[in-house]
Amino acid sequence: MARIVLSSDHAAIDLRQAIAKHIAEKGHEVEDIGPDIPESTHYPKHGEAAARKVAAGDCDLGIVVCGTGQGIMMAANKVDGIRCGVCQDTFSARMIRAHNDANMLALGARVVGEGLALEVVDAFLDTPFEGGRHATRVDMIKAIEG
Ligand SMILES: O=C(CO)[C@H](O)[C@H](O)COP(=O)(O)O
Repeated sequence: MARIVLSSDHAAIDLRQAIAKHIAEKGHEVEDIGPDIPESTHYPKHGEAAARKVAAGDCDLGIVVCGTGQGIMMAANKVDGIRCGVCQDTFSARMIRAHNDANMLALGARVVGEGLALEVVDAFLDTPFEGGRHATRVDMIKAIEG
């Protein structure tokens, strides 16, 4: 079981909380860093906060949610050591783990419904990194970091 940090902006509080409940029921350790108040906020700070916990090793994986998933993914990927992808389908969610060794998943609460989002989360969490030739390529991504 993994330690998983969750964050979102105001557009995705309900979906984030549904994901938190779902993955806790699967037995994962959940650190939900909010926000819980539905007033307008700024996705970069929430993406960065979750990413820093993963990069520091405080959490194994992170799941971040905003309206589209795109902005919070961009913010998370600015933190060294983070490989975060937006997924709106289960195939992509499996592949970002299997081939890209992604350590964060981004979702768009205004794009996918809760049912699909939870299946995407399961696909992400249940898929291991394949290594091999993919490790060479992930190492090349890491080498781009400053
Ligand atoms: O998807 C997002 C970023 O990629 C945000 O959730 C979205 O931009 C927020 O918009 P608004 O302030 O109009 O609710």
